[in-house]
Amino acid sequence: MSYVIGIDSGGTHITATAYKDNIEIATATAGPGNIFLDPQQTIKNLIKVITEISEKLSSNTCTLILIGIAGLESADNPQPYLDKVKDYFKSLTENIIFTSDAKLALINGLEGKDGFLAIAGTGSIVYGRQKNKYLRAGGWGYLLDDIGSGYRISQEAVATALEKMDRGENSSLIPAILEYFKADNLKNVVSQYYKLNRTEIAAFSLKLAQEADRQNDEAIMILQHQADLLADEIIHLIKRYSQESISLNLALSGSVLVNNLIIQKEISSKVKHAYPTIKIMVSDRSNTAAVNYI
Ligand SMILES: Nc1ncnc2c1ncn2[C@@H]1O[C@H](COP(=O)(O)OP(=O)(O)OP(=O)(O)O)[C@@H](O)[C@H]1O
Repeated sequence: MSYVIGIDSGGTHITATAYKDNIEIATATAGPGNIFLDPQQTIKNLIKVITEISEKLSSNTCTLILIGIAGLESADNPQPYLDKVKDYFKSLTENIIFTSDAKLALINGLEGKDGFLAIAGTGSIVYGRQKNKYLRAGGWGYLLDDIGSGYRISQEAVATALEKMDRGENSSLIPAILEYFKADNLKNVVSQYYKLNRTEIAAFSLKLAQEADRQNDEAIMILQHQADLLADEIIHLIKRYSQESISLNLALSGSVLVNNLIIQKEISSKVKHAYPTIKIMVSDRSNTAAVNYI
């Protein structure tokens, strides 16, 4: 029996899934897999998940490993690291393909068809594919960009509360912020904030979403603002393609876009206003790119 492995190597975790005839037959997970941020750890985690799957399926033949790695396009000379994985598993299969996590998600979300893809998880990026012309927008990391992402939502929430404090105003976000950052006042939140890493800060976006569910208007406004920014990025990416015969499919992927209905609704209404015929779908399918890969 032969199988393929699809691997989504993301900022917070790696998920590997093995398929036989489109049916999932094994999975394995490991810690972070962003090759730009930590190449050594990424390779270690990739080796762990592939080993786990190949051991589970040891009596079968692996014909393809398709790995989508976060940070691949920004990484400085990632090739030696990728070669290490290829070399390590050369007896398992010679067919190991590396691509960016965005391209992998594009194949997943649009099932190999042309269209657009927005991903927002810890970070964010927008991708387009039309007749093999790939364009991207954003994805320049948390210091420069990542609009609509968990990180930017968290950052805007803390910055808004601090700004209000400076103006002598109160913020309804303070209790949630103090609880998450384990501080007794906003000034102490600042020192905590600089001690945490990007993923830890980004995880506060989930708490903010819970505040929004409790009808906290400030939380709702922050989610809508980040959604508006991401919608603009999507609209501008679509505009960069010649408008004749482009496929107006848009897939929304990544935990923020899959789980947050306020953000989904805001992006859908803004993008549909610009492109009324666009078809928007939410894609929580991960790793099936290996099945759709040709
Ligand atoms: N309902 C929600 N509202 C807001 N943020 C959310 C929600 N659900 C999850 N998140 C945020 O999504 C982020 C994790 O997303 P995901 O699991 O897609 O990340 P990742 O694949 O590790 O990151 P990346 O795709 O950027 O490399 C966390 O920051 C979390 O706080």
